[in-house]
Amino acid sequence: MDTIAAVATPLGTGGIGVVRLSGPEAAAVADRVVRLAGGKTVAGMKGYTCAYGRAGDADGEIDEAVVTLFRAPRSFTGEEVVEIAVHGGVYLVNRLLRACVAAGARPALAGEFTRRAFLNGKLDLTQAEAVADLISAEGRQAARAALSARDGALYRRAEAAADALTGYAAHLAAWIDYPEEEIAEVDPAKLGGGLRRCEGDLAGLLGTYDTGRIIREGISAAIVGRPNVGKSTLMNLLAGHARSIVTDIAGTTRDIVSDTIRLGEIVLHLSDTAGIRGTDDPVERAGVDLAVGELARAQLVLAVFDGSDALDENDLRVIRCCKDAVCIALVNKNDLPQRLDMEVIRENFAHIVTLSAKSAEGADALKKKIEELFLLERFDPSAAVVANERQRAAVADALAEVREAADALEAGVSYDAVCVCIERAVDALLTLTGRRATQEVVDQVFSRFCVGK
Ligand SMILES: Nc1nc2c(c(=O)[nH]1)N(C=O)[C@@H](CNc1ccc(C(=O)N[C@@H](CCC(=O)O)C(=O)O)cc1)CN2
Ligand SMILES: Nc1nc2c(ncn2[C@@H]2O[C@H](COP(=O)(O)OP(=O)(O)OP(=O)(O)O)[C@@H](O)[C@H]2O)c(=O)[nH]1
Ligand SMILES: [Mg+2]
Repeated sequence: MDTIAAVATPLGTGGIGVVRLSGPEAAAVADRVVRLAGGKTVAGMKGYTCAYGRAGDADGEIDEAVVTLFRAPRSFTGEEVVEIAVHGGVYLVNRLLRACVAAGARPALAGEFTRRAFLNGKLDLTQAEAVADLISAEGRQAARAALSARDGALYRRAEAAADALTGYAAHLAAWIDYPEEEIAEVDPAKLGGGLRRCEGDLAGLLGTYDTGRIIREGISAAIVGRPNVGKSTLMNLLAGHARSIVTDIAGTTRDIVSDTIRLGEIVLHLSDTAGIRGTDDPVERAGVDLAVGELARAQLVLAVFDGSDALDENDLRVIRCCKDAVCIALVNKNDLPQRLDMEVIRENFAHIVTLSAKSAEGADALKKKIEELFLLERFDPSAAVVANERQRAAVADALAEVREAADALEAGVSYDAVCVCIERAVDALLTLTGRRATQEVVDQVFSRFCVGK
């Protein structure tokens, strides 16, 4: 492996900017770029120490610098790693990188540091993916879940399942291949129990995917309802500023107004929509069409009703549109005398919150309801979470094979066939961790990374 170099900090103005080197020549390259104070050399430094010096190139001095050394294998990549920190200016950092390249390093490819950590056995594929998830995390739970994965929560679950399954497969194979040897007889009840336990474990793991996704990516939520019920007022309340125009004229909102907000632990991608009603105005009708489309696409629909008014045919149309959606009925304007027929709302919606978008009363109840609906309260960010589509597919494959093995065993199908299923399940789990992943899988994982990571 050659020695690679990249800017490790964002390219912009900051307190410091860091160029990271990894590979057998890292210290030697650094010694060509930085002159340490007191005649010391980077090659002579102890691992996990830093030293002060001046960085320069053929044109002269670049900046003062601090050099940090990590000796192989005790580094992020498992190789010799040197970090050179200068003041965080775009010009300085770029020139420092050029100096390192002139001194013998090769510019790193996207994700190459983490790829090397994977190739050197410092982390498995799920941990490498967690590094990318840590960087892109936008909230406490997302970051916490990524850190658990970085620490190996998913890796350990996958390995434990693969180990158990490998044990079963080995026993079956030995029993099939060497019947005359003294191999303990396969006990179908015991094996079946083990396979079913493993099936339950993998099914549980697969179930973490949806919640994990909501935590990472947030929920798309459409605010719908007939005109004038207070949709835009609610939008502004949730957004915390005057995002949408509010007037007492029915048909105020036409285009979809979007904003991303944080409601406690949940990120909501909100869209405020035009009031749904029959209308001859072509502009308003276009808005109504957009609203109905948004309603159908959203993961969560907030259906707003005016509690101070009786239901009309437009409300009934909204109710019809909500039939197949995950929906919360919001009975708004509860600061006014109530005239809404709650019986109809109760018949049509499993989740109802009454509130006043104008006075903010009931906003907490709405937040609670959304958390409850998306099971976020029960989410344990320190547990293993299936964090992306690649992982989900691998766990689903493993689960299907284990289920098939258990079913085959119960149906009295040959041990050969059972063994094949178990081995396929093990394969899927080893693809998950990368212990037996194809080059394409590995490439796909690291294609998500930026240069310098
Ligand atoms: N300055 C700096 N900070 C950083 C990183 C970095 O590369 N440089 N990281 C970059 O991602 C993260 C930390 N990741 C790291 C992971 C492992 C090792 C490491 O040296 N591991 C050794 C020793 C572990 C130990 O003493 O227990 C090892 O695994 O043997 C270092 C950083 C976040 N902070
Ligand atoms: N008293 C009271 N008035 C409210 C409440 N929420 C909204 N309003 C009023 O209701 C009127 C309509 O509010 P908007 O938020 O514009 O209603 P909308 O549903 O967005 O209306 P369209 O965009 O026309 O579909 C405004 O005069 C608001 O001030 C509430 O909770 N209580
Ligand atoms: Mg509006």
